[in-house]
Amino acid sequence: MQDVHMYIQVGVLAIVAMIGISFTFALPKPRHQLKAKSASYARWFLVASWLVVFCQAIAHIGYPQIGLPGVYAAAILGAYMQLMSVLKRYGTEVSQSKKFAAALHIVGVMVVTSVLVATKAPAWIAHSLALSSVAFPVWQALRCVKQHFSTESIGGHLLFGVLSLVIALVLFGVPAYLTIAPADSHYHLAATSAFMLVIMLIFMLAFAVNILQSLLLKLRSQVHTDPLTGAKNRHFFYEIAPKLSAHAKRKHETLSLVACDIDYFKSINDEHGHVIGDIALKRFCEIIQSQLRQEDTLIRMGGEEFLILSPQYDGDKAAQMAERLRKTISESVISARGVDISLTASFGVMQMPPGADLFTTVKSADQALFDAKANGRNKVIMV
Ligand SMILES: Nc1nc2c(ncn2[C@@H]2O[C@H](COP(=O)(O)OP(=O)(O)OP(=O)(O)O)[C@@H](O)[C@H]2O)c(=O)[nH]1
Repeated sequence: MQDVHMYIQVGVLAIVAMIGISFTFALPKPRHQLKAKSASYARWFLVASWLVVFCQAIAHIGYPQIGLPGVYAAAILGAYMQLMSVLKRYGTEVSQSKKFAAALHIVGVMVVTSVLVATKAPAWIAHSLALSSVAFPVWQALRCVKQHFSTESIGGHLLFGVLSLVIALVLFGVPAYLTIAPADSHYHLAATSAFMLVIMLIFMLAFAVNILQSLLLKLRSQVHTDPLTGAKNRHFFYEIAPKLSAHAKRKHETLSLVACDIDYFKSINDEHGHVIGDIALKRFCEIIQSQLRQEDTLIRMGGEEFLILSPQYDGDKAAQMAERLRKTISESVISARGVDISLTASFGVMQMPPGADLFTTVKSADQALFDAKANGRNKVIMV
């Protein structure tokens, strides 16, 4: 009967590992070469986790001198695979000497534990050696995740939580179990299976969430960015505007808007063609970006029409900034495929009135821009 339980446990863990491996193939593959390797190490982690249970079963059927060193070696191998998966996830290169040191670590523990089992040394010596050996790579993985925490990375926090849980289980949970559990090896196999099942499931979950979340962040950034100029786009404005209005109202913060439009851009296209027009647009944005503060945001609202969000600037300061931009643009010569182009731009400036929202402020800034155009272009007009 006990053998049936054993086969069921080894079989169930094999199925979970296979499902996990298929799952990693279904996840989107990152384009970054190093990051793409993360999934293969996650697969090896699942295989090593299953090997832990398999070797425990070998010990259980009467071959502890092979089974137990196998359990320890597979557990350390699993921990290193987890570390490699995390390192690759964040695009970290691992040197050959480090890989060699890890292999030496695994083989060393296997040899020492084989001797300890063969000489019938007290079990706690082999356990302590194996558990601290497993904890080391997991702790390294934890440090790597922590280094890459970003404010929006829920996936990173989840991975950090999972690795912390693994360390806690390895350093406290397993020793506590070994202290109180009866020596009967049947319990050890059941406990090992349950432990490895939990670790495999939570690691797979954290791995998937981490990959999907970074993909989502990348997609969001792409949706909000104009591919030609690299400036933010109208989608970004519609998303940020209500938040920014509410924030400015709540905190009574000053915020100014500068609407900007290139003068007679149609004639550039007509004269030199759209490709040169595109290069001119791109270069125009680079010149503007180089003059802005880090807290300012350049948004391409469409065509050759832009908006600059300037937090903490009142109307006067924003108008001074717009004047600097106007001057720099009019003095720059843009070279595109052997053609030298001179541009000018018109600007409308408006400070957001207290309690107002961004959409109405944009309308007023646009009206000021319209006046600048009507008054001869290459001008800054403040409302
Ligand atoms: N090359 C290129 N041209 C664009 C792009 N988006 C809009 N345009 C062109 O920008 C021009 C805008 O023309 P108008 O709206 O008449 O404005 P304008 O010629 O700049 O004149 P004013 O704004 O009145 O000074 C059109 O010819 C559009 O085809 C783009 O992404 N690339």
